[in-house]
Amino acid sequence: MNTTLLEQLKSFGVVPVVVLEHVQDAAPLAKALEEGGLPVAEVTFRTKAARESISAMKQACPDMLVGAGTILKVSQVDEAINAGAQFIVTPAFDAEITKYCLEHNIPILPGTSTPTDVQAAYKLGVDVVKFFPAEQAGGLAMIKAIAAPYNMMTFMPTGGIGPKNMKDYLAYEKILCVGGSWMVKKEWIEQRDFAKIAEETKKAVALLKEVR
Ligand SMILES: O=C(O)C(=O)C[C@H](O)[C@H](O)COP(=O)(O)O
Repeated sequence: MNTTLLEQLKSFGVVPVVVLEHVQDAAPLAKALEEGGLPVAEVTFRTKAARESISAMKQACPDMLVGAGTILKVSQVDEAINAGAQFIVTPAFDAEITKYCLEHNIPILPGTSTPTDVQAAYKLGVDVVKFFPAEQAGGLAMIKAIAAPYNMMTFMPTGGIGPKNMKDYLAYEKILCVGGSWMVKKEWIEQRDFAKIAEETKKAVALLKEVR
């Protein structure tokens, strides 16, 4: 992955994983994350609003780093990039999507949860992977065990991470950053409580500063 993006993800430390049902929530959400001190998001392609939400976030906050998550098909890579996404994240390891991104110089964090997945990513020349679902797939202990043979890899664990365990993950040198939805909870988006999102984001940043 290119060094600028790597450095950005490392310096943010936490990547908010966002599910947006309505495009009109995208700009205020981006502003809330920026206000909270985390100008970065992985916008999941779980909803129809994902593509337009990426555009709206980039328009509202041009300096924000916006990636696309839950990419399940090659066609969605183009949709996401055309909308302004700066990186691609997949929940599972998919060789076709990964190859496509590498061939087109599109930064990708492919999903992994086992040594088999990590080996497949390594074979294609990837050195940063998502580890999902992190807590359910063995957590930090599993990542440490995998990182022993795969010591060239860095990880973005996501799934079950929150204020209670984020510092443990971030203290380990092979963790580039963690992903999570705890500061962008569905109900706060539904209630359009963007002040709450900014506040919870600030708390995440404060915790981050205790370890990084
Ligand atoms: O949608 C995807 O592509 C995913 O990989 C799932 C998300 O990364 C997790 O749902 C975030 O996990 P939580 O922080 O536990 O909510």
